[in-house]
Amino acid sequence: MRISVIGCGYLGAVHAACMAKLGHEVIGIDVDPRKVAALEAGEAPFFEPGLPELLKETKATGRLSFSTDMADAAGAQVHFLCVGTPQVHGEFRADLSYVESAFEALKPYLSGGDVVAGKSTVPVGTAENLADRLTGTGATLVWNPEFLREGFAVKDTLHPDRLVYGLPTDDEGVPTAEGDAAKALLDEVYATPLADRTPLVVTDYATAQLVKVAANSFLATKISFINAMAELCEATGADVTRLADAIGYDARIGRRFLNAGLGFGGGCLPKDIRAFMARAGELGVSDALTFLREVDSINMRRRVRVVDLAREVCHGSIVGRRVAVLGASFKPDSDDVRDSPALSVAAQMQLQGAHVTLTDPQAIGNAQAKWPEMKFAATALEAAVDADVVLLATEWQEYRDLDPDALATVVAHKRILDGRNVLDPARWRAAGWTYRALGRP
Ligand SMILES: NC(=O)C1=CN([C@@H]2O[C@H](COP(=O)(O)OP(=O)(O)OC[C@H]3O[C@@H](n4cnc5c(N)ncnc54)[C@H](O)[C@@H]3O)[C@@H](O)[C@H]2O)C=CC1
Ligand SMILES: O=C(O)[C@H]1O[C@H](OP(=O)(O)OP(=O)(O)OC[C@H]2O[C@@H](n3ccc(=O)[nH]c3=O)[C@H](O)[C@@H]2O)[C@H](O)[C@@H](O)[C@@H]1O
Repeated sequence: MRISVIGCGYLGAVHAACMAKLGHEVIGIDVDPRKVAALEAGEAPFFEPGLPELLKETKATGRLSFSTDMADAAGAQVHFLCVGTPQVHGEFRADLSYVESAFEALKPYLSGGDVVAGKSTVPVGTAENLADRLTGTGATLVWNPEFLREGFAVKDTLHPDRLVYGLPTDDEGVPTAEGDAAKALLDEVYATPLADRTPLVVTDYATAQLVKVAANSFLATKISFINAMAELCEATGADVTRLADAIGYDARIGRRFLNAGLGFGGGCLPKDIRAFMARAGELGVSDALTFLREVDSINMRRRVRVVDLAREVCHGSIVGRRVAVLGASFKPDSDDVRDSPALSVAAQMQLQGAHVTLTDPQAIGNAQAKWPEMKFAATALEAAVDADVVLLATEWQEYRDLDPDALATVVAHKRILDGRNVLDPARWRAAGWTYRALGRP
C-alpha cells in the first residue's frame, strides 16, 4: 500500500522505515530540509539502535523516500500524522500548532477513501475536531496512538505490544461505515503484526486518545511511586533496589519500571502528564488527575536531591568543585536530551557554581546545542580528570561497566554518586570510593 508519514522525527522516521520494511511504499514528509536530506541519503538524523541498518535496507528496495513537499503525499491511501506536540512554554497544555499546520497542509492532497491516521500524542478532543474538518474531502480520520520507546523504537514498531484504532462511531459507539472501511485499510497496513497475533483494540476516538496519555501517566506514576519509596528509604536506611525486587515479585505489581533514581524525562512522559492535567481542567475534572501533580513533584525532587548529595559529599558546598557528569541523554541508547534529568542536574550544578564536565556516548551534540557554555569530554575517563565528585546520571552500559580502579587513577577525590542505582556499592567501596545513591545506603 502507498503510505505517507507526515513528520519524520523520533517517531515518524522510524515509523516510515518500518512501514517500508512491512512491504509498503512510503513517502516521509518533514518541513526540516536537513532531516529530509539525511533520511533520503539513507542516514538516520538521530541515534536510534537499528535505524541506520533499517534505513539502508529499505532505501535499497526503492519503496522508501522522503520529501519536504506535501504534494508528494497525494496518492497515498493512509497518511500518518507524526508531528510533535510539545508543552506550550510557560503552561501545562500541549502545543497543537504543528498538528494544525501539518493537517491543513495535507488536506488539499487527500482523495476520497483516504485515511488520515493520527499518531501524535494529543489532548482528547483533538481527533473529533480534526475529523469534523475532513468533511467534504471523502477522507476518514482514525486515531492510532503510538507506544514505542526510544532505544527500542524499531522493535516496538515492528512488534508492538498492542495496536489501538480509534474509529468514527455512531451515537451508540458502533463504528460507522467509513470507520469500518478505515479499519480495513489499517488492517492491511498492519497485516504482518496482526498475523503475529498482536492484540488489537478497536474503539472510539476519545478512548484511543485517552489510552495513550493513560499509559504514559501510569508509567510516570510507577516511576514516581518507587522514587517516593526511595525518599522513605533515605529516611530509614533501607534499600529501594531490594524493596523494588521484593514487591516486583508480586505479578500484580511487576518489577519493570520500578527503577528508582533520577526519575523520568524525555520528550513524552513529563509533557504528557502535564498536558493531561491541563486537559482534565478544561473538561472540568481536574480533581481526577491531581495525583499527577504529585507524580511530577516527586520526579522533580529527585533532581534536587542529587545536587544535595553532591554538596554533602563535598563537605557542604559544590562552589568551585569539579563535577564529572556521566550521561546527558534522558535514557541510555538515545541521543534525546529533551527534559533530560541528567542534563538538568548538570546544568543545576553548573549554575550553583560547580565546574561541570559532561560526557555522553551519543548526546554531546544535542546537549551542547542546549548548554553551549558547559564543558564536554568525549569519555568518562576524560570527564573525570581531577573530579571532586563523579555523577552517573544516565545508565549507558559503558558507565555501568566502569572499573572503579581505572577511574580512581584520574579523579581528585574518589566520590561517586550513582544517580541510577546501577553500580555495585560493595565493589566501589572496596576500591576506596565514597559511594552514595538515591534510596539506598
Ligand atoms: N519520541 C517517541 O518516542 C514517541 C513520540 N510520540 C509522540 O509523537 C509525536 C512526535 O514526537 P517525536 O517524533 O518525538 O517529535 P520530533 O520533534 O522528533 O519530530 C517531529 C517532527 O515533525 C516535523 N514537523 C513539524 N511540523 C511539520 C509539518 N507541518 N509538516 C511536516 N513535518 C513537520 C518536525 O520537523 C520534526 O522532524 C509527539 O506527539 C510525541 O508525543 C509517541 C510515541 C513515542
Ligand atoms: O510516548 C512516548 O513517547 C513514549 O514514552 C515512553 O518511552 P520513552 O520516553 O522512550 O522512554 P522510557 O523507557 O519510558 O523512559 C522514560 C524515562 O523514565 C525513566 N525511567 C524508566 C524506567 C524506570 O524504571 N525508571 C526510570 O526512571 C527513564 O530513565 C527515562 O528518563 C513510553 O515508555 C513509551 O511507551 C511511549 O511511547
